[in-house]
Amino acid sequence: MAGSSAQSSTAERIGYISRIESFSTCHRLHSIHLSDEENKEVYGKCNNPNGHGHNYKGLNKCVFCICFQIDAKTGMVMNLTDLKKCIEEVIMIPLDHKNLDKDVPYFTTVVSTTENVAVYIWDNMVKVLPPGLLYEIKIHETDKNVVVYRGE
Ligand SMILES: Nc1nc2c(c(=O)[nH]1)N=C([C@H](O)[C@H](O)COP(=O)(O)OP(=O)(O)OP(=O)(O)O)CN2
Ligand SMILES: [Zn+2]
Repeated sequence: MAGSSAQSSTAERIGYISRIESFSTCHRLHSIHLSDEENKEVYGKCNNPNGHGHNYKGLNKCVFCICFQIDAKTGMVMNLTDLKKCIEEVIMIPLDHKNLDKDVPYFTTVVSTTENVAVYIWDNMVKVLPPGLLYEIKIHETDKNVVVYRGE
């Protein structure tokens, strides 16, 4: 019967929890590995020398998804309040209301596509979370453009 015997325990169950944060950034898509002409060709309007912004309508949403065993005593995969603190320190302070290319040293040599922002967020979040907990970083750069990175 569902919910009986070993199935009723949370001890061996894996849960997925997520927290969504929004951050505002501006950037310019421009690769140091391409010529100016090639950059214009590849990135079009997003190569505008003075950059462009994201998130002025609540976009640039980032979903932080954590996956782990549900603790039998606390009933939690991880305390979302602790996750909130990690996100604030590691992601919001360095990125929110920043020019990615000028304010974040990582993007001096790495083009600030959403794929690379997802990698940056992943690499910094894994440093502060217990090993194996981070499952997925999903960024909604605009209403229509969504990037997922799972550390592969
Ligand atoms: N693979 C990627 N392609 C593009 C990225 C990216 O990060 N990875 N980024 C951009 C631009 O920075 C920007 O996100 C594009 O904005 P925009 O064209 O305004 O976005 P939409 O397609 O959602 O807007 P429309 O309303 O459809 O015009 C480009 N490519
Ligand atoms: Zn952009």
